[in-house]
Amino acid sequence: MHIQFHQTELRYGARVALQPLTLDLDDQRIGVIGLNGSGKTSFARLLTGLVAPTLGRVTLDGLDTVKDIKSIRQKTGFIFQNPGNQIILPIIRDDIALGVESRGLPKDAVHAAVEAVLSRFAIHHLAERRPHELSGGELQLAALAAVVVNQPELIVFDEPTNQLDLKNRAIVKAAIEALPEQAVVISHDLDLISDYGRVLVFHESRLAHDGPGHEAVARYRELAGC
Ligand SMILES: Nc1ncnc2c1ncn2[C@@H]1O[C@H](COP(=O)(O)OP(=O)(O)OP(=O)(O)O)[C@@H](O)[C@H]1O
Repeated sequence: MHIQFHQTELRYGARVALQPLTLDLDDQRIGVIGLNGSGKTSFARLLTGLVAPTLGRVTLDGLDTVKDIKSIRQKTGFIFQNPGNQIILPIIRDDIALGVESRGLPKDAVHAAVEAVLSRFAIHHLAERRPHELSGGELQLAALAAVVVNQPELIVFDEPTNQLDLKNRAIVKAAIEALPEQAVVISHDLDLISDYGRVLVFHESRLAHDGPGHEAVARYRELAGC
């Protein structure tokens, strides 16, 4: 999707979470890095219409994230920092089916869509399990399946490898790389985004750098002083 920020600002009361930002993005993979509190999550929430800008606007393929929120919700998916919290139903298969069912599809079509997504992420063995029985990496994949089944055009990940061991990081990294969908990935895991062609560096609520991954990581290290 063609993502545009038009002099977009976000404030929480007197606190500025994002200084006015004008930006055009249509890359398939977009990384977002920066220190804690630099504005990354605010950027992602604006992008998907989870919060409304206090000034300016955000558009995705020309759709306004406030005025056209219904279409924006259909076209975007968000994987939150703690994916366990976004799995609502007790059994993984039912949770994945929930989004498709809400589109009013017949039972057979729902079943086929769920099976397809379980195969796509190689998580058939998790289908009958409960979220608390899953590891962090498995939870990420289950949450991703529940988002992808709704056929979003853009998926936003908020720190998808947070608290994962090296093996699970590699699994989640590969799953994101293989997505045909456009993805915006917020991460403190620099290895995850360093190969991306486009990485945004936020610093003190401003966009401090916009460029290829390796260059962005170097700028981030400079800003962090390490
Ligand atoms: N709901 C809120 N109410 C008030 N201030 C907020 C709220 N959410 C974020 N902020 C503030 O906005 C600024 C940017 O926060 P944001 O969550 O976007 O940062 P971040 O880069 O995602 O941080 P982290 O890496 O710690 O997740 C911070 O100063 C933060 O304290």
